[in-house]
Amino acid sequence: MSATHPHDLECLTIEQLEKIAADRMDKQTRDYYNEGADSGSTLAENRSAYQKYRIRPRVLRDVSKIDTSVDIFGFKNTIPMGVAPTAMQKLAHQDGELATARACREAGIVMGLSSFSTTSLEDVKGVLGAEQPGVLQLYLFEDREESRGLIARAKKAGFSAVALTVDTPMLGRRNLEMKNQFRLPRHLKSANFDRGGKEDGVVAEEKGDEASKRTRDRGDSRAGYHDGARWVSPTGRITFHSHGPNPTLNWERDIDWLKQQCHPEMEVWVKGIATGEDAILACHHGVDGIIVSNHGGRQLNGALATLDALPEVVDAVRSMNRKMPVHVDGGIRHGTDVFKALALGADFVWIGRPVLWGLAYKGQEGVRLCLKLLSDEFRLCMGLAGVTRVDEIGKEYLAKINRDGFVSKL
Ligand SMILES: Cc1cc2nc3c(=O)[nH]c(=O)nc-3n(C[C@H](O)[C@H](O)[C@H](O)COP(=O)(O)O)c2cc1C
Ligand SMILES: CCCCCCC(=O)C(=O)O
Repeated sequence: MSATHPHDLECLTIEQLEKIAADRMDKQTRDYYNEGADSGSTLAENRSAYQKYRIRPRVLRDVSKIDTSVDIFGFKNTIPMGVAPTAMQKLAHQDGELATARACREAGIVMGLSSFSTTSLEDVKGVLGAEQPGVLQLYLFEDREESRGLIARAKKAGFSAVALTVDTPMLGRRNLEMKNQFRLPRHLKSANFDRGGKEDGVVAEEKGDEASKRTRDRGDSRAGYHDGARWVSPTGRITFHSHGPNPTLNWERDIDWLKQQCHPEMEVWVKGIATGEDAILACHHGVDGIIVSNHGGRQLNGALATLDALPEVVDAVRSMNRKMPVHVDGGIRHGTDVFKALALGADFVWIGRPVLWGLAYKGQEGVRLCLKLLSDEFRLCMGLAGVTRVDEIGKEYLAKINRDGFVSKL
């Protein structure tokens, strides 16, 4: 990941990438990708939380050989960082998820794929190949058959895990998404659910089942956009607006069901844990891993920044004496952020928007650049902090800046 490249001089930080990408996206896409829910305070705090910590570097420790790699799903990932699942990547670039998969493969980095990708899970896994792990992000639909089919396909394609998103019982209030009446353009499709022709998107509503009745009662439709009060334009297609949110999800029924569908071939992770209490429940219900996430600030505005939620989740999992991995996402824009998250107890981090900005910038090449910037920065941070292996990173490397400006060791 350290070879220099001509494009590197054009864009040397993720902040620069964000700015360049903003100019390359149409307004609908830029707003959809970049906004958070409501006032966007959680979106902003996901980033600013990292400023509350400073690194305590150690010196005179031979750092001539640094190993940034970690093991994940039996794969030697080049850095403790993966690409978070984000929907509809062809909005950013015509090659969409395939470009991301190619860049992940090139960089030796695990890829998360959204259920609502614009490329099918089979095609993405085809690019990743047998070695490179893929994680399918799952929205568990009220129509179980649809989800059962998707899980079976992921298993067959060789995904290592599913990550059930649990912070979307309802869709967060995204003002620009509403204002723009955001929807997938006609030339793109939710590729995992598109069957083509007449059968395309035939869903339970047309079969008149109970789940659909509940969906109608909630005021949702089966496709389209939100007009501020309800979902509009019932076409019968499966869209993220119509099928993503599922208010019926619960620990008892759904996690056990999911484990039955996935194990032993695929692990079951939950994405969207933000409290110690839920981390303990995740342990009790035998999930294989947790991702501390607030959906990039797109769901519950006013929720804790993920870095602030991380310590209580880590403590809770440790209190259970279970070796369950704890990952975190949200607001990670620097290699030093990766280091800080690990020092606070995360085993691994995931990045969302920066990858989309890379895609918008230059497709595969832009994602490659994004991953390289963060990887190079992380390696440098390790060296300058006096660490040569990822498992050496602990809270002794951090100090916290309190509100009053005082610095305290952790
Ligand atoms: C445009 C966009 C689409 C997303 N789509 C999904 C999705 O389909 N499923 C999901 O679980 N999370 C989704 N996320 C959330 C990401 O997986 C991740 O939690 C978040 O982006 C991390 O924060 P960051 O963007 O600050 O890195 C999406 C995020 C964005 C910005
Ligand atoms: C919460 C319903 C599904 C949304 C799918 C895309 C997504 O996660 C996003 O944040 O946007």
